[in-house]
Amino acid sequence: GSQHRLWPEIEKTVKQQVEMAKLGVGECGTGWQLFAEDGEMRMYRREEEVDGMVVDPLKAVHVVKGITGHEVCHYFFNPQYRYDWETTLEQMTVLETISEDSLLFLQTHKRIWPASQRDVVFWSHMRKLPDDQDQDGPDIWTVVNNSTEDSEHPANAGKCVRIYLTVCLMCQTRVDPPKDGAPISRDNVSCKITYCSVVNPGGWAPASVLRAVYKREYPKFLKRFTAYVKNQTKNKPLMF
Ligand SMILES: CCCc1ccc(-c2ccc(S(=O)(=O)CCO)cc2)cc1[C@H]1C[C@H]1c1ccccn1
Repeated sequence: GSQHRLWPEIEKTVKQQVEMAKLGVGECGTGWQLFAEDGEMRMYRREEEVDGMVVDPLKAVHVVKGITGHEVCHYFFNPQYRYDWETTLEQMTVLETISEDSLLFLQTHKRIWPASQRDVVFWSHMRKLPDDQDQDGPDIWTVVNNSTEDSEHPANAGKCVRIYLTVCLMCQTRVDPPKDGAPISRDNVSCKITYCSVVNPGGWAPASVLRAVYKREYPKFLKRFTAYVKNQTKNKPLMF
């Protein structure tokens, strides 16, 4: 709830991340380079290093027919589905239920040779927001994941190198109602997904290895995740 110690940080970070997700990549000179394309999916990155470590910000935009923003966020946020779509996940633990729309996670990811194995502690918050660019359109749904400390799980205490990340999944639903006034079906909806992530690998890992991993894993992740949502929702009523 709003009294939780993390609540102020959650509020601030969600607003900040949604505003950044809304910024296009089109503005020339913003340094975004297109590195992967697949149908409607476009993936961009900026090459950035912090203390000699690759932290390349990533921004992906994808348009998927037949699903809504609420559904995309529902399957991204809820832990019970994560092992179905997150292929690099080795272990996931919910450390704390902050509120019904905010969870604290510990995750260990599969080791990427030759780098050491990584783990991450992050809060995850799901929220519906009015779409200020389309007042009478459907709301925006978002999930923001942001690294945080947890006294029970100090960084680098075990075999894993602790990574730090900020992730924003922002979803804008589009409804094209049928001409004949029939009820809205999945054929009349689509979702514009903006996925932004910055991952600090926490400890040294070869830049070439990390960039190759991101180039391979991010397109695979977004394609697999959105296909998963389509498959999970195809015979279910629409969730707006
Ligand atoms: C050295 C860094 C290793 C590494 C640590 C962490 C992550 C990672 C963690 C969380 C999230 S998420 O979007 O919050 C979904 C919840 O799991 C995405 C990515 C990715 C990689 C690397 C393994 C690569 C990768 C990249 C993209 C997607 C999946 N995996």
